[in-house]
Amino acid sequence: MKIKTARVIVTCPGRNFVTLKIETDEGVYGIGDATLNGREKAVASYLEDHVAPILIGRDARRIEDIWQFLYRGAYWRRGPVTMTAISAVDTALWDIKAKAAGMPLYQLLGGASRDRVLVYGHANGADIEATVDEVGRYMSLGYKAIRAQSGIPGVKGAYGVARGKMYYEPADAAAPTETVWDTTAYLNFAPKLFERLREAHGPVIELLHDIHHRLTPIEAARLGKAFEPFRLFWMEDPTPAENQEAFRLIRQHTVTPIALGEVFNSIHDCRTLLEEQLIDYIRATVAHAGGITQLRRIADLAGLYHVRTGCHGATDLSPVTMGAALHFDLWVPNFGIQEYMMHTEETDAVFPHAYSFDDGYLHPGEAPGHGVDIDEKRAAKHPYDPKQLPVARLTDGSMWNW
Ligand SMILES: O=C(O)C(=O)C[C@H](O)[C@H](O)CO
Ligand SMILES: [Mg+2]
Repeated sequence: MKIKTARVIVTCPGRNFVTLKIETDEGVYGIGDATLNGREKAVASYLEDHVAPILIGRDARRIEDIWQFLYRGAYWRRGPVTMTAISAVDTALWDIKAKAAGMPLYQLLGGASRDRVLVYGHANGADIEATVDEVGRYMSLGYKAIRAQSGIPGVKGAYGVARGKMYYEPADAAAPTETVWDTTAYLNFAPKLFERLREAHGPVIELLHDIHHRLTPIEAARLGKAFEPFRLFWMEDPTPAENQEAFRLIRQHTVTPIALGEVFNSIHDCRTLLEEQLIDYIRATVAHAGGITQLRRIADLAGLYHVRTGCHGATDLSPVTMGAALHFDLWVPNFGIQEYMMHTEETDAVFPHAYSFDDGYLHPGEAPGHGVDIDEKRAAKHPYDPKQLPVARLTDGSMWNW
């Protein structure tokens, strides 16, 4: 089975997506998500100019060999652009192999380890009471786990708060929107949000929170301790993770579970974190961490240290990633939870898919492959629209972490 074509499709049904479509000489094709929010064209060019030409004629069945060929052959290993490109190729090849075998991808990986995939939704509001109400609405939709993010008095553009009831879309302008961050205001505010959420919704609902890289390790330790009476399912990205050892400090002070890794693109980004059990959930994804092939390696290493998966699933990861991730989630033995930010109807029309939501869980469906396709005619109607992610500055104007 030879690779005949490898095409990059850029589309913007409300937000930008980059998709790789690999067609074989046996008529079977597969697709992979190559979207890197705010840097989409870099990956599109990496694929079109440097990868697609050297894929043509290769055996589509040799997934591992092609992974190694692209990873080692790049010489300049790792990084979000390289690994998103490799992820897209890998995902497309797994899609092809499962279709050729006439089975859903999860069966090819080893079959189902569970009946359905627990997901968490995103509730947010302009203030505490609006967020409490939104969590209640998500509970009424059947969600068993809900991320809560709120506007913070005195903080312009607090992370995770949608403008109006629209889907939360942070990449909102061609040049980065400047937001302001005030750690003291946040540290005083966040515990009050979860105290109120527990008071309003009780002790059972799983509550998650994304700190989004905003704190120093000792501040994260303080907040983790303050969260303990409210039993969070996890606090996410408490501090930037280039320095994996920094999490030893947080771990010493709090039992609030930690989730990390949506920005990781290699097993080396999380090796110390996993081997020293410095985190509880690894958020690496199919789209950015080397596809199914490397994500399996990361999950297997994590499993040795009681760390569970919690794959990233924001709306800037296309339905292709959601579909492939759900097959992975159904199979992986040390599954934790899957993030699920619903895409818009406009996006779903471009990416018809087999996965479905029911009562707080998703299932990937039984279609051969990962069960997601791209409607090229519809995709062509939505031209690329340059957008960048925001930046954050402290109140004194210093650049900070968005
Ligand atoms: O979904 C999450 O947990 C995020 O942190 C969303 C990110 O801000 C988003 O994917 C960046 O493009
Ligand atoms: Mg996050």
